[in-house]
Amino acid sequence: MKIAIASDHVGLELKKYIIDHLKEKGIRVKDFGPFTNERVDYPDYGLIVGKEVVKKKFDYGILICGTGIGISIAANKVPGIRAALCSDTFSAHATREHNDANILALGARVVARGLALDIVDVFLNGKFEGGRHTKRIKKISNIEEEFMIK
Ligand SMILES: O=C(CO)[C@H](O)[C@H](O)COP(=O)(O)O
Repeated sequence: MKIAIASDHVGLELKKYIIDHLKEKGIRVKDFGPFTNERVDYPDYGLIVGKEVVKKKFDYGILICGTGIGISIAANKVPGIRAALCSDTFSAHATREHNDANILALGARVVARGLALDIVDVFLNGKFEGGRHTKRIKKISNIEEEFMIK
């Protein structure tokens, strides 16, 4: 499994913690920055990881900002991205099973480190159920197509 990860300045420390955790589990992870705690703009990093995931260069993305909200909003602007902001393991599980989420977003100012790792593990182990959920994912793609500039 290959993971693309990025954050903003607020998410930097939690990102490093998650990277160490993933590496310990033998999961390949590429950090798309930032690499210092200088203040940055979260949309830049949501876009980078969104593009990498949609091009299928990685299986999943992980994005972290202060709340997880801004960076998930940005990533969700990339057609084909379904970024899910999760603060609990139930949602992390459900968003893989029902929404086939391809990016997990976390709020570094919201979730404690231990919980964040549990959320990451549950998300990465989750499997899309298909069935009735497939046509709903298709309906999300249809919305993207409706607003695509031709
Ligand atoms: O949570 C965030 C976006 O949703 C950002 O991390 C937050 O807005 C950054 O704020 P600041 O520049 O004041 O550190």
